[in-house]
Amino acid sequence: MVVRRGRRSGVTTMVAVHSSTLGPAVGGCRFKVYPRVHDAIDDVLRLSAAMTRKCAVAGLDFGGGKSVVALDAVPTAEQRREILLDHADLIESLGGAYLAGPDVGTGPEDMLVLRERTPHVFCLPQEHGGTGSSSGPTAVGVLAALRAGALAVFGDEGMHGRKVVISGYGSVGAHLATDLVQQGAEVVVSDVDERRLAAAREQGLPLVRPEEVLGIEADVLIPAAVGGVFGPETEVSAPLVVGPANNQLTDDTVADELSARGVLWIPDFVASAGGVVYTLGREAQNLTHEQAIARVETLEDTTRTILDAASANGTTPLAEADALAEARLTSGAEPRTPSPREPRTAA
Ligand SMILES: NC(=O)c1ccc[n+]([C@@H]2O[C@H](COP(=O)([O-])OP(=O)(O)OC[C@H]3O[C@@H](n4cnc5c(N)ncnc54)[C@H](O)[C@@H]3O)[C@@H](O)[C@H]2O)c1
Repeated sequence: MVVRRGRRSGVTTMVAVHSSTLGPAVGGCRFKVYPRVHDAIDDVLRLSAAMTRKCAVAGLDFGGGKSVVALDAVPTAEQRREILLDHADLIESLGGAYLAGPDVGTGPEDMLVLRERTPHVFCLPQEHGGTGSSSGPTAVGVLAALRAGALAVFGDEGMHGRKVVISGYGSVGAHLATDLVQQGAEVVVSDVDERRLAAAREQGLPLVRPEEVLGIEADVLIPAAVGGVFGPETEVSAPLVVGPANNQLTDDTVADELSARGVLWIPDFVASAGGVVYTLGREAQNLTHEQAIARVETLEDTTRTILDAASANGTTPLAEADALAEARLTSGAEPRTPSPREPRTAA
């Protein structure tokens, strides 16, 4: 891990490379206000470890990394650019060991700024040769994992007539809501941002307050907002939990407690892998849109394999997903490392 104070901005930014066993480390760049730099360090370490598991389980030849811009206040537009250029210098100094994409607080336009100083960036805007926002493919992956989960819990993967609560009506949450409504689900959403609530109202979606999300009677709960949602004492009403938010559990033992209470929790690093599978498929492996989406859809089979193993072995999906990741990381297979290449114009 490298932590550096930017020479232009004076802001501390950091990169963690958790694993390069399967290939160069990939992960998003988080741009966020933290109470203390130590909180940012905790975040970058935990998130980079989650990326290792995500890439390994999804069959990607990439390792886990993450970068964080540890803000103490929201910057102006000019400061933001200087901070990003400083951060790009840090990424460049690692010589390709870490490839950055968007994460909470950053988007494809910010990747364009990073690109001014380093080629080790993905998810540029489509008009600049990248694949842009990965939230659509991430939602496709969540829906694939949801089908496997629904089959396990309800004996039927169909969502027609099922009540689904989506916590976080952001980019991924909105994609999920639209798709699930189309499938005939009764979708209820929650958010803390008034603008997002207004957008949900415009779509005719019923709203629920954030503090009610866990207790509401529903078939499925989709955490699509922030991490750390489930702790040792958290009661969850829905029998199936699957969503894109990273690091949903306060620690791994919570998976056992959820399981003991009859809640099927699909590991976040499995359910949220669609974005990275799609983006790297397109940008590093030259897949077409259709081929990359087909690869995202295979997360349904991966999830089913994990759930079947958990059921057969009397373990949790987290234990089985970890075992799958570990098997890949220790298989000794020569990683097929696709070299990062110049972005090309998306079809
Ligand atoms: N976008 C992707 O491709 C992708 C990929 C993997 C993982 N994820 C993770 O999935 C989650 C959602 O991603 P996104 O791109 O939609 O982010 P986003 O920022 O667009 O949306 C998150 C939404 O959650 C809301 N929110 C914040 N705190 C909340 C709370 N306590 N209760 C309810 N709502 C709350 C925010 O107001 C926002 O509207 C994030 O945790 C992200 O790290 C996203």
